[in-house]
Amino acid sequence: TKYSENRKVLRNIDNVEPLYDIHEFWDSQPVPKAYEKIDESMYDQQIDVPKTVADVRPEPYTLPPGYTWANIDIGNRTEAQEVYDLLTQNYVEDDDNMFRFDYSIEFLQWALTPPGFHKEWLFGVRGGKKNKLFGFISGIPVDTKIRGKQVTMAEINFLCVHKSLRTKRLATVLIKEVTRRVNLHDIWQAIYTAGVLIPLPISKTTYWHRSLNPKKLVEVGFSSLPANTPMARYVKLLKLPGETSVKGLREMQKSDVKVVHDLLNAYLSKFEVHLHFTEAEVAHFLLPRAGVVDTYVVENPQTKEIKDFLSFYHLPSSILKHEVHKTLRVAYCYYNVANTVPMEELIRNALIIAKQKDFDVFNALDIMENETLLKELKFGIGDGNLHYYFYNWRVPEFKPNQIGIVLV
Ligand SMILES: CCCCCCCCCCCCCC(=O)SCCNC(=O)CCNC(=O)[C@H](O)C(C)(C)COP(=O)(O)OP(=O)(O)OC[C@H]1O[C@@H](n2cnc3c(N)ncnc32)[C@H](O)[C@@H]1OP(=O)(O)O
Ligand SMILES: CNCCCN(C)c1ncc(F)c(N2CC(C(=O)NCc3cnc4ccccn34)C2)n1
Repeated sequence: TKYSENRKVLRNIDNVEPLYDIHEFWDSQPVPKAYEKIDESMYDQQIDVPKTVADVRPEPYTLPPGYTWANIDIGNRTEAQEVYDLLTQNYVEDDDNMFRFDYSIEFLQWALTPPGFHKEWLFGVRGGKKNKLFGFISGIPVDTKIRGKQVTMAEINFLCVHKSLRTKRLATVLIKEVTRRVNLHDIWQAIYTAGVLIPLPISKTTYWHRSLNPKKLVEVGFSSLPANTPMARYVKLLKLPGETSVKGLREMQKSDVKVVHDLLNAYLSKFEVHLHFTEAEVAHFLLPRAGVVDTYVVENPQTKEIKDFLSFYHLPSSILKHEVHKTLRVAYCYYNVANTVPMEELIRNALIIAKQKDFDVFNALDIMENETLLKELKFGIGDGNLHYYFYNWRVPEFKPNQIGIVLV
């Protein structure tokens, strides 16, 4: 393509560093190029030439000899265990290899079986004598709203290649195969996030952390004691009330689905980029599940009306190099709507509940309205970024507070 020709030109100027990072795979994909001229008239439309399902390659992509494609029935405990085993040993680690995400089986089953999910969008690569799972990638259908335009997409997540098979371009084959399987459903766009910088983020967001168990966080190296601050003082600084302060706060239940659905969609429509949820999706993603997701509504004691809710999901991390502590218990800020309660008080109550449930730290991105309350609630900025991406859809870069989507 002309892009790869351009790139060769960029690269062929002798002993001059290419102006832009070379991406053998991504420069061949319908994503914006780092070097292309911004043309506003090109926004809010797809990048690729329009294609139909008839144009899609009917057979799966070719794998290296000895490897085969395998659909994963994540609802089947044995197969979910195989995905868990692959991820718990080979999924995302921090830059210092001190922690690794430890998504539970129940969490994976929750995240990957929303209403209307497609079984063939959950698959991996098997190989070896025991037909072991060496790679995985997932897609679920989402209804995205971008600057007022509705675009049906696939939300891609949990891309993982076993450490023993890295840098063999297997990831690119997994990505092309999930693209093919999504295209067969006449869907041509996707949304995904990654800590790595590849062409081309639609937004660059930042991690923040609120310590709940500062002593453990310092012991395991997640946090460091601020200068001239003894541990006792640090603990005192971060102490939270033992009880919540919002009157009428209670766990969400089935009968709340309709009102939470209306509150969530109304609130999210404030953001340039957000998802539209059906009632069934709200029931699936927000009804409390032990060890997976917690949602609390605020029921006005007088009127019995519900106008606010908070939620967070559970994603522990394995602590890789500590003889005593093996798991970091982490709560992640999910969707929160505050109409009658100040957002700051609502999230403070989320922190109090998380502490009551023995979480060690509460993580949040600076998306939606979060940045307005991170400092006041004593969050510390993290050292990582989470970049949001669209596949095959061009938009201007958004500020984090224009993003209304949380990917787990
Ligand atoms: C219409 C529907 C479309 C559906 C698809 C939409 C796109 C979905 C895209 C995926 C969304 C995933 C969302 C999440 O799950 S983000 C979490 C990703 N998973 C991990 O970080 C777990 C630990 N790491 C690994 O398992 C491996 O290192 C992975 C599998 C990540 C790469 O394996 P490996 O290290 O063995 O590399 P390779 O030699 O096979 O391939 C190298 C190529 O891969 C590009 N690469 C590396 N990391 C990522 C990444 N996180 N997103 C996109 N691309 C990535 C890289 O730039 C290079 O391309 P280029 O720079 O040469 O061009
Ligand atoms: C779709 N996929 C991304 C999911 C969203 N995600 C994972 C996420 N949303 C908000 C965050 F604020 C956040 N984090 C703060 C960072 C952090 O805690 N860094 C230290 C650390 C502890 N454990 C690990 C494991 C791997 C990497 C870094 N680790 C990661 N992550």
